[in-house]
Amino acid sequence: MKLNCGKHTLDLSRPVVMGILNATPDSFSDGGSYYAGGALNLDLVLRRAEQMLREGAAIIDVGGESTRPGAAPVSEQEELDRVVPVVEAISANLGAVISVDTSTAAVITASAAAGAGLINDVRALERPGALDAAAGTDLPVCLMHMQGQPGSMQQAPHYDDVVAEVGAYLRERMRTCEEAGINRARLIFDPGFGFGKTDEHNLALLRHMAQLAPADIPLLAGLSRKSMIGRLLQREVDERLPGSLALAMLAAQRGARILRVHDVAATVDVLKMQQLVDNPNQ
Ligand SMILES: Cn1c(SCC(=O)Nc2ccccc2)nc2c(=O)[nH]c(N)nc21
Repeated sequence: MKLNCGKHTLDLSRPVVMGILNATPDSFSDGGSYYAGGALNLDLVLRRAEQMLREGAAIIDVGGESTRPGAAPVSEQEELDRVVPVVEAISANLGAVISVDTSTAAVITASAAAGAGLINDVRALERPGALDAAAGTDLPVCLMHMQGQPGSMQQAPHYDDVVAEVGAYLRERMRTCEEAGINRARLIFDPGFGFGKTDEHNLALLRHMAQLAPADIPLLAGLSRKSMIGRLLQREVDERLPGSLALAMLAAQRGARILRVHDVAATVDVLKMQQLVDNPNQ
């Protein structure tokens, strides 16, 4: 299973790690803020990206719009100003697959031109123009399921059958992508843990994740440090490493090929052990 990510090829025959680089001023989740003094500090960004690559990340995920419940909406220009310089700097200085976490058509187009190798859209290309913008880039696209909108999605999530409904949504988005000229070989499916789901929904999706995607479509799982770990283990965001590592391994055992995480080195070690035990001959 290989993905053509611009000038890089991503080999997904084994699970890989996507390191999170938060280019938003409120990077509460990964601690590192790159906005010392109000302006984006590209030197800090590059150092963090370099560290994650050294630790074994195969992909660096760059996002400029926080999806935290209650986060202020970001203008298109603001998102461009946050994301494009970071993509350019990493692309020019470090050889890595850069995924751009955006739902905005202009950011998709500009990021691809700046060297991004993967489009990571938590809204599965539903925003106006996003589908055509993605089609025009030739890049792989991660389609993630979200029920509702970030501001209200966690108020009362409800499904009759969460696994069936999430799977059906992703397959419907795949059909739409194919009709827009995005070949299914460019697609990644993602259940969207924590995006309009209760803990029971999240656990059911993890248990049955393999059912969500056809065999030829890789799965991405984003579980790292998320609130479900906080609630289930009663842990603050900076005490969620054990829970995050456990879920990363469980997700890899259930078919996830890309793990989106804050703690790259630890997750790389966990996945190496999982591969040695579960796939001895590879
Ligand atoms: C951009 N993005 C996000 S941001 C949410 C987050 O990390 N929250 C969070 C992080 C740390 C603590 C609490 C919450 N989650 C996903 C995901 O699950 N899949 C894909 N594809 N992209 C994603």
